Amino acid sequence: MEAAASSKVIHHTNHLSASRVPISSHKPSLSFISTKKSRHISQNVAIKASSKSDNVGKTFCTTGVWTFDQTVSDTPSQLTHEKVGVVLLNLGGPETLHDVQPFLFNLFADPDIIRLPRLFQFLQRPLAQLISVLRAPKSKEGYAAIGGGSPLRRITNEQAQALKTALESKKLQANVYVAMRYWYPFTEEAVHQIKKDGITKLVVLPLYPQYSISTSGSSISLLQSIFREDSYLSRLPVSIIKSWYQRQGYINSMANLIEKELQSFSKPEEVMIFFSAHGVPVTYVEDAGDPYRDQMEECISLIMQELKARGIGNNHTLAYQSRVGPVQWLKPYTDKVLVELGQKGVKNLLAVPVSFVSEHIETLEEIDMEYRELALESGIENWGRVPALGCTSSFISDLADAVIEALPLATAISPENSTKKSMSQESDTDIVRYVLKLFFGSFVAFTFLFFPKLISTFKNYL
Ligand SMILES: C=CC1=C(C)c2cc3[nH]c(cc4nc(cc5[nH]c(cc1n2)c(C)c5CCC(=O)O)C(CCC(=O)O)=C4C)c(C)c3C=C
Ligand SMILES: [Fe+2]
Repeated sequence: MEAAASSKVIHHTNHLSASRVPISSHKPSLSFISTKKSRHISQNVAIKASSKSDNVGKTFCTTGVWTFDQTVSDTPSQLTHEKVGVVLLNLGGPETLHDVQPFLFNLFADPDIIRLPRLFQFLQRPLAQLISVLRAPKSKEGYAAIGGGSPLRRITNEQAQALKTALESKKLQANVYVAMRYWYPFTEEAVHQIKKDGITKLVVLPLYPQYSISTSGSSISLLQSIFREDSYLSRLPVSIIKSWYQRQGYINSMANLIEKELQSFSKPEEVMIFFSAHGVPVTYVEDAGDPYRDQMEECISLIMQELKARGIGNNHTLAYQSRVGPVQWLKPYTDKVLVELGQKGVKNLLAVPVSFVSEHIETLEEIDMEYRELALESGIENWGRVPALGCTSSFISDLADAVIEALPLATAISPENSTKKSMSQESDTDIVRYVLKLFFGSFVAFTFLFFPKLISTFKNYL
């Protein structure tokens, strides 16, 4: 855990270092599936299998990450002796323009964001430094346009408070923690507080409806590595909600927002509903088995079914935004589709951000400013945008239900297997690293210039 914390750029003074607390009496009761590859593959299999059945209203729990003892069945009233915690996983965002470059460094230093070939992983941090410095001016412009920083910390704190209140109204007392991946409050700080508070059951809830290796996957991996290293945390019963895009409460809440926003057009039935999702590089889906695109398509189809059931039969389309650099990201691209729709004579368009549940730079700057302007220039006359869910009460209430449903499935990580495995992996990695550094260390610049795959990975983030 300390290693994870120290590998980040930390500016503020409010970062807490981890401290050890007494080992709890929980018995380890499950197996832990440790390799990254198997995690991604089994996630994909789980999604594919369940999408055949009626999965509306259910939540995908931790298939392939932590396994559960499915026979346990606590209800809120049986949990009075427990100290329940819920940890909300989110991305984090720079709070001032000064934070932008170190925030970008943390993002690009994440091996789930820049996926270097194994041989080149020792270049992760130098590359992150280089890319973050080069990208910072462009990112700063975006953050300056939305008031000088990201609203993510404030909104996530509000969601945490709203979730706590919703859980209380459903008779579950719980502490709700915010764990950001790339900025304050960092995951390590949340974990420190969870230990300090003596939490005895934990639900992990990523604030991304759909699972991607680059978002929920990355945050969950970090939590796993912290928990594995710690005798208390590795015995703590934990339940992870990996994705929840198919829950009926979420689908209804999205449909409510769309239905309401359609009324602001003079001819609501003529409006094109334009879902705009954050993209990922296409290799994530096609090579690494990221279920993100499948989940996104299923999510859109469920929202449209719900609207249809309400008598709303508008045309709709899905496109992907926010690509970085020239490599292929998921298609079609939002900017291209907007231009095409304008050329085809679409006059009324309602943009629906669908991969994230709070306002952030990509809704406030990219959609509301850049895409709006592009759409109007392309012939679209009436533009609208659905707000992010934020603290919408039906949505928060559904998240509370998801937590309550996940709680009985909580079970501890088995530290033994995973620790042994990671230790032997580590010593292999050390030898490989040593040899690599010895032979290639002084030729980094040469290597960088002459390996095309590395160059394309690098270009991807500028
Ligand atoms: C589902 C949501 C998201 C996915 C998938 C995702 C993948 C992804 N993102 C980058 C690079 C950047 N993302 C940045 C900001 C950012 N990303 C998300 C969400 C997803 N990212 C959010 C909510 C935010 C904004 C946070 C905020 O401050 O409001 C940035 C920084 C901004 C910028 O410079 O554009 C970068 C860079 C990659 C490479 C990636 C998949 C591999
Ligand atoms: Fe992003």
